[in-house]
Amino acid sequence: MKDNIRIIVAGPRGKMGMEALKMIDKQSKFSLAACIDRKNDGQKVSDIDGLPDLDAPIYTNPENALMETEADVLLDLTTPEYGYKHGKLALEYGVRPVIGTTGFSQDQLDELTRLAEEKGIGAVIAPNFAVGAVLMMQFSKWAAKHFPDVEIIEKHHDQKLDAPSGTAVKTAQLIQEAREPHHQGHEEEEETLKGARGADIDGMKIHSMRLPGLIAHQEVVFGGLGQTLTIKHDSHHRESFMSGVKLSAEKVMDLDVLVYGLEHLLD
Ligand SMILES: NC(=O)C1=CN([C@@H]2O[C@H](COP(=O)(O)OP(=O)(O)OC[C@H]3O[C@@H](n4cnc5c(N)ncnc54)[C@H](OP(=O)(O)O)[C@@H]3O)[C@@H](O)[C@H]2O)C=CC1
Ligand SMILES: O=C(O)C1=N[C@H](C(=O)O)C[C@H](O)C1
Repeated sequence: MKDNIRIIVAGPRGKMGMEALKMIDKQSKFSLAACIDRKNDGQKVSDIDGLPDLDAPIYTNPENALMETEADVLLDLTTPEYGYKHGKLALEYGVRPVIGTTGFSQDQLDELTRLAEEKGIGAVIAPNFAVGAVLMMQFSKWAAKHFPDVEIIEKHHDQKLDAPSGTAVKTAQLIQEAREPHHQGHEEEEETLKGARGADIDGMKIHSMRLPGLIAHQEVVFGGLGQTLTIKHDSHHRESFMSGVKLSAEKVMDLDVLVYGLEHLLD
């Protein structure tokens, strides 16, 4: 493995971006090549209040960051619109994207997957970097073989842009892979207040809660005859995501395709 992986962070002033900068600062095998920020062009990271004392340049133009800094990895923690743009640009410039940003459409995921394959460049898109959340999703996939009736309740802080969460969508997709085709509930059900039953993926309902005081939480509730099974994960601090970010930035160096989900990188 390369002993110095040079990382560009897009979204350094965000909640996840700041946590990622602290993690990069602590890892001897990583160095911060640059940041992509929509403010502070030409400044250093160390010039910005609240950011670690790192001597890396800030660019508002992502192409300049990709051209001028000899980076290996672009870590994107921004918004769906910019995460997609940054992912595409990184692949075009031969820099491996590691994307934690959520809220992409299936078409956007397909396009990034296609581009990575065409260029033969590794990429990771992980809707959740917390190992506990990945296990929660895998346990849910397993449970769905035995309990095909399931609803997902995801709870996040009230500044989150996208709903449902990327984790909830990925959980529903994994359950879809595992359970037999199945109709939940009954035909006569009627919503007397629109939205009361939540969003729907393949008959699975997803309920999204947004409140101050929350970080990132999910319960997957299975129902069977005379019993329920609840699989639950809580991120109490954004540190919970950093071991997954670190693993992704290391493993992406050995990939030549895009992988969607941290489960593909864990032993
Ligand atoms: N995969 C995972 O494990 C996790 C994923 N996430 C996802 O990561 C993303 C970021 O989350 P979070 O940190 O909480 O969000 P924040 O809103 O705290 O941070 C997003 C940052 O992106 C910046 N930004 C927006 N547009 C651009 C742009 N064009 N160029 C550079 N920076 C830009 C914003 O800048 P400004 O301040 O100027 O608006 C902001 O600082 C979300 O999609 C979230 O769902 C979050 C947690 C875990
Ligand atoms: O926005 C967040 O905070 C989170 N977003 C990701 C998601 O949409 O699943 C991961 C985690 O839940 C935190």
